Amino acid sequence: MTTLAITGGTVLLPDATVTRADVLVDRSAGEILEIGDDLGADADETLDATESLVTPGFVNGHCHVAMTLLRGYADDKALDAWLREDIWPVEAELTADSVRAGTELGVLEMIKSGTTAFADMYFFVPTIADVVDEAGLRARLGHGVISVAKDEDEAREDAREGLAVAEEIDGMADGRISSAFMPHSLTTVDGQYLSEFVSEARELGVPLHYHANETEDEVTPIVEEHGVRPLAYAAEKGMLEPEDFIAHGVHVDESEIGLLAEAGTSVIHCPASNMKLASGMAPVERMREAGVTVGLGTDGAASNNDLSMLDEARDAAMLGKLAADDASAVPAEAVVDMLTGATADAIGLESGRLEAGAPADLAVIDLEKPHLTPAHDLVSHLAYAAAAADVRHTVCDGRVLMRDREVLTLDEAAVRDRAREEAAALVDRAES
Ligand SMILES: N[C@@H](CCSC[C@H]1O[C@@H](n2cnc3c(=O)[nH]cnc32)[C@H](O)[C@@H]1O)C(=O)O
Ligand SMILES: [Zn+2]
Repeated sequence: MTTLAITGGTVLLPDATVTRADVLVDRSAGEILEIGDDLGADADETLDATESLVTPGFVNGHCHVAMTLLRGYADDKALDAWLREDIWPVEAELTADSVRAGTELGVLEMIKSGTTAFADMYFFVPTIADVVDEAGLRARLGHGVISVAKDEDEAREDAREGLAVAEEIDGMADGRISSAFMPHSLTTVDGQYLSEFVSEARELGVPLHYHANETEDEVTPIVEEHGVRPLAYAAEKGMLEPEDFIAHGVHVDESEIGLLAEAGTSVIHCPASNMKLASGMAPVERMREAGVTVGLGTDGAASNNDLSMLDEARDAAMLGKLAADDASAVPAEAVVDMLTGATADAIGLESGRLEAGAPADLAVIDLEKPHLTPAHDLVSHLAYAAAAADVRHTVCDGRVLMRDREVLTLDEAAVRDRAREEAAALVDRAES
């Protein structure tokens, strides 16, 4: 066994209290061995955490990571027009190389902002898995299945690819990679394919992840066609199980919140994307009160426009209060849970908590900053004041991915160069 010690810091514990302690990690098992005093002396590797907060690595519950290539390409539009007029035409020109470049850029940004695990729906998933493996992160990945604008053969082929990918990548990278079956949404995948393929996903034993109730425009056609609310329709299709997690859940009514609570299906709240596309305000406080596990995600960088979970946490708190018309709604402690353990639970990972036996996924935040002074309450600082650039070190599965802001698993300058080149070539292809 070789060990890593994170020494001299203040550690955020699962009960949302903080304590002065060292963290000792078994690097080979990728697990936390102990949290306590003076654990650094015999460690094989040490990370300095003085004047710093050691937190669980942040968990991004919903992303399209390679969309970093489209950051700033099309802004200031509502979801449906944005997807159909701007995003989908460019995505039609994606290649494995462009997805590799966009994913490298995205995971670089994640590591630099303290994220150690994420869930992702996109194209060329084996390529994404490859990058995640090399970069050292943890992820639950899936191929986004769409049937609109496809004939029956193409739609079936897309769904089959979704299943095949889920089977192929599950357990890769020493188990750091897991998978899910990911129909894009309840309106972009026709009901006949949901009926056909959801049961096959169950046989594979993988969870489902899909966009649901993101905009009013997604609710109305389902109510008109099927006579029930979208999540009642999802339940009829067998798509609300405890391991499943939906993205957004903005326009959910009380009956749907009840369905989620009863089924144990989680919701990934994406406040920045919801605000930017003017999709609406998710009833986060009401869902939490009903016992729904609410996690947090950035969505793709083209609708955010960054992948920082600390930004997302602050947005979740702010928007949650506004939505509830109550300043005590979505308090700091809830937001910090959404940043870490709640999202890990939602997407079915063991990380998100610093305790003996847990995965050694953590971030170290530099507190020697004007905007983090004084430190009355570190949970408050994490929810409201800390920013991506305050992250000093990032560790996933016991491996140091970033030390003193230097990313060790990716060549940052080369990743930026490749992303610039691939983004330019992609847009050229789409616009020529
Ligand atoms: N195989 C599918 C790919 C779907 S990947 C997932 C898709 O979700 C899109 N996307 C990104 N953000 C959002 C959002 O907020 N709501 C719905 N879709 C989104 C993204 O651009 C991508 O096209 C196909 O043939 O088109
Ligand atoms: Zn999305």
